[in-house]
Amino acid sequence: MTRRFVVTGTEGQVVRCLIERGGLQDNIEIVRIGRPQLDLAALQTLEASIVATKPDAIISAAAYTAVDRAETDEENAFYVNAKAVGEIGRIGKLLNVPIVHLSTDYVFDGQKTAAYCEDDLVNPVSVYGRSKLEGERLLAASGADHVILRTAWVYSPFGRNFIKTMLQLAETREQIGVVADQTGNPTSALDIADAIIKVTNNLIEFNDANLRGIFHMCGTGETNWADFARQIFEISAGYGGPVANINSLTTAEYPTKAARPKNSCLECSKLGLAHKVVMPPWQTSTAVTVKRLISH
Ligand SMILES: NC(=O)C1=CN([C@@H]2O[C@H](COP(=O)(O)OP(=O)(O)OC[C@H]3O[C@@H](n4cnc5c(N)ncnc54)[C@H](OP(=O)(O)O)[C@@H]3O)[C@@H](O)[C@H]2O)C=CC1
Ligand SMILES: Cc1cn([C@H]2C[C@H](O)[C@@H](COP(=O)(O)OP(=O)(O)O[C@H]3O[C@@H](C)C(=O)[C@@H](O)[C@H]3O)O2)c(=O)[nH]c1=O
Ligand SMILES: [Mg+2]
Repeated sequence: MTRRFVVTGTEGQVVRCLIERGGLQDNIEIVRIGRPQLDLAALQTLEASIVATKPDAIISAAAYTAVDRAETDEENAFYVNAKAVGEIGRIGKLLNVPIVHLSTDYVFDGQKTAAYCEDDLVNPVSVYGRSKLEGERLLAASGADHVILRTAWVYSPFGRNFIKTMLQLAETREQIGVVADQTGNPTSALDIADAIIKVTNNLIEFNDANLRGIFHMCGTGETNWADFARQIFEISAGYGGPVANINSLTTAEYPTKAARPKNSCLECSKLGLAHKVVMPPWQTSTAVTVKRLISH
């Protein structure tokens, strides 16, 4: 029997990738719902829009993701990333279906020198990070059957992301300054989509507490934003795409409204052990997305 996974949002990176990857599988159907039917900024729209789709599982992928804008738009960021997630939890419990929710590496302050584990102390340094953390807490408190997947530095052929920004800047610039003192794990939304499908099926099939709770889920391997940019242009050059030289900057030399963690690498072995999901190396998946963006 076909399982219907209902995902929040319509054009987001993870939504678009779920539509693409879900379409390759016979036994699942991905249904996306977004504004105006489902508006996370309007709590009263959530129950009717989700119930109407008759989901077998809910994938909570929509969020307020503008990290800098959130600093001066705190109320909206918390409503969308926290309050609405608690309401999705209530609806999942009401319908008795599992929820797979996405969260972020920005729940950490970045002071740790090694990769963060799921039970490491959280201490977000931005409004976005605090709002996503509150979403995690409200979902857990709802009592719904759920998984929280913390991912990071997401890119894809769709929407807005760092790879697209770099390729666009290179159309008009020879030099780009990029911070080299923030370390993390670039993650392809195509890989996220494959992983979400696996994890969601596991929740439906197995009533096992070890499959529930918080999991870290990032591309394998770590880098900093400057080296990530260099890798993007190395691949782009190979396909005759745009190229630029990357100048390494310190965070102090590239001021932004929101603070970002210095180190937000996530340790992802818990996901491998419980859900048998191992994410590809970030370089391999970066090549896939750069290639698709260039051959457009
Ligand atoms: N991007 C990243 O680098 C990272 C993302 N994450 C998390 O992963 C998840 C997916 O991120 P990603 O796919 O990159 O997101 P995008 O920024 O690509 O897209 C955001 C999505 O949220 C939807 N959305 C925003 N506001 C509302 C609203 N009020 N009502 C309904 N839908 C809304 C958008 O809807 P529409 O399509 O209709 O415009 C869109 O589908 C999010 O939870 C995010 O916090 C975690 C770590 C890193
Ligand atoms: C465009 C640009 C960015 N930067 C820096 C700013 C920042 O520190 C880093 C990345 O910039 P971005 O604006 O792409 O990234 P940012 O908005 O911080 O991305 C984050 O988004 C949210 C949703 C998450 O959950 C995080 O995991 C993370 O992916 O690169 C430069 O140094 N030079 C540049 O030209
Ligand atoms: Mg999305």
